[in-house]
Amino acid sequence: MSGLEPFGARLRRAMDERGPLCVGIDPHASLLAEWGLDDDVTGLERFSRTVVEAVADRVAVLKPQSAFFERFGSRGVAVLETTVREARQAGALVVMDAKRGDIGSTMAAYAEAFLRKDAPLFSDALTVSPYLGYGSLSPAVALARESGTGLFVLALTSNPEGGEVQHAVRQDGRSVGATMLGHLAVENAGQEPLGSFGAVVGATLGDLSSYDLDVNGPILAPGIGAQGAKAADLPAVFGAAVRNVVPNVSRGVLRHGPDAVALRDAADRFAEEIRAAVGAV
Ligand SMILES: O=C(O)c1cc(=O)[nH]c(=O)n1[C@@H]1O[C@H](COP(=O)(O)O)[C@@H](O)[C@H]1O
Repeated sequence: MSGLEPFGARLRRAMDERGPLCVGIDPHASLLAEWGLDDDVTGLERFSRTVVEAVADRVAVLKPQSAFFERFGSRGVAVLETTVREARQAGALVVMDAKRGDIGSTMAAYAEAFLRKDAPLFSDALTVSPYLGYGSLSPAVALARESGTGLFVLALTSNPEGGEVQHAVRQDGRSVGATMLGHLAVENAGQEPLGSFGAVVGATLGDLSSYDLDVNGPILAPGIGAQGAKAADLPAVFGAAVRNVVPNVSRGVLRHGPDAVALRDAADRFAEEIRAAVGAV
């Protein structure tokens, strides 16, 4: 299988051209209601298409959250397929937020569902959970290398409950979260201009200077907007790694719908705040 150019290189270029903002497509039932849509497949389709049409031509990354589509069964998944295809056609990279993680042989099937070139849900990258052991992800790492796609590995998540696992300290004195970052640094070693194996690190976590965030890969940073973090926090949280940060905003943008211009303006405002905080792109 001949793959695409590596995800890390494609992402770096998109971030340089468009700025690093990732807009999440999270069709919460409450947002469907706010937009005057029914909580059904028609509402889901309308919501997702509106977001894609409003912002896919201007942001580097769109991140559909699979759960909100799976909620509607196979017809919801069909909408997800269309959403991914149309977002990619409009020039955005798509990170599928499905947070998959399983024993290695099953992980291979999850990877095929999202990262194999001819899969109906083929995406540029996939969020994955390493908490069955980082090594369990190796089939996904292998397929991502082959197909020019990427992974975002949950390292230090934005939710307060994550600490009981991720801050736990191992026998070697390193925390579990730091260990995941270490694995990613090895995965991305020597990759130019940026590796394809990213970390998920919440923008909500405050000072992370005790962690080595220099993984030579992208850092997906959710938490801006609805979870309370601000674009202006990014340099203090991420330090020198901030230039590889892909900040995600979902509800903070989506609550401005259903008007496409208002959605676009909201995305532009976050993009501008990020640019001001992080420096020129
Ligand atoms: O992997 C993620 O995207 C993710 C990781 C994490 O640590 N925290 C987190 O909020 N997310 C996702 O990022 C999005 C955040 O949405 P908002 O809080 O509405 O901006 C949701 O889709 C979450 O599932």
